[in-house]
Amino acid sequence: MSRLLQVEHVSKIFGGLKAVEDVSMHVEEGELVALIGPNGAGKTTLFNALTGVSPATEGSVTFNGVSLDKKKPYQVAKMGIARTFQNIRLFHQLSVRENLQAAMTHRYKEDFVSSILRLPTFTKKEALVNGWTDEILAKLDLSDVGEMITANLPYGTQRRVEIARAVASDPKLIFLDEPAAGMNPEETADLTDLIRRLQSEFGLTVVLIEHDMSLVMNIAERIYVLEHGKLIAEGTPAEIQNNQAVITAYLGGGIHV
Ligand SMILES: Nc1ncnc2c1ncn2[C@@H]1O[C@H](COP(=O)(O)OP(=O)(O)OP(=O)(O)O)[C@@H](O)[C@H]1O
Repeated sequence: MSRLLQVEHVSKIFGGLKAVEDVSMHVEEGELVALIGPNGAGKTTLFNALTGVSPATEGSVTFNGVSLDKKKPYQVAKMGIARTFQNIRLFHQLSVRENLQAAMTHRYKEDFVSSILRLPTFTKKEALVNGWTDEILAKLDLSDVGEMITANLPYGTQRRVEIARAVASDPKLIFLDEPAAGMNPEETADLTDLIRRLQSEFGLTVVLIEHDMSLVMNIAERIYVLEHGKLIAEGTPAEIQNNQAVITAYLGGGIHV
């Protein structure tokens, strides 16, 4: 394994509030890591700092040996990091296929003239992009809904489309922000399987924020725990479930798996 993500002493301050304080963590290539913590602990703020959405106030982040400091979200995406959001952020009036293709634009060079004139270079590119799209739709069990308008799909399917769109950008690392939020047990079971496949079949490194502890304990290889912006624990699921600081943070009886 080689180190894919290195986070060193990252802090994020909003006015007087230290939402994230002196966090250092790392992710190895191919790992499936979870970031957990009570509401307001700073998890999404940390994701935002790592993906250029809202840069860190202090500290440094290195991805694949390259600094992410001052990188904009589109530059971060181009370097091989994709993410999903807590609230679904799809192009709701576009089809699933179009949503996926919107995420692929940095994988090929746009050429305005050849697209207007539909030159052979353009049609070749179009076939390539359609091929990539069909492959992802099939692998994520979305072929049946590829031509449907995203807004008309059930919630659990929209979440799956969001993950498919992240995969479409051809990342090395994927950040999932509460992927199981609002899902019913059946959808959560399907999602659990899908996240495992992102790692095993797609060869992706996965970092997820999740409140569903049975999902986290089921699939994470390593877990980081944030409380009030600070890391209070790191370890395997078994270690985290028995960590006194974590049990106290999840007040009143600890983590329920
Ligand atoms: N843009 C912002 N401006 C000011 N304060 C913010 C901003 N974003 C987040 N915060 C504050 O930072 C803290 C951490 O919020 P954050 O959303 O990162 O927590 P979280 O662990 O992701 O919570 P949850 O599990 O509820 O999603 C909270 O106190 C929140 O109110």
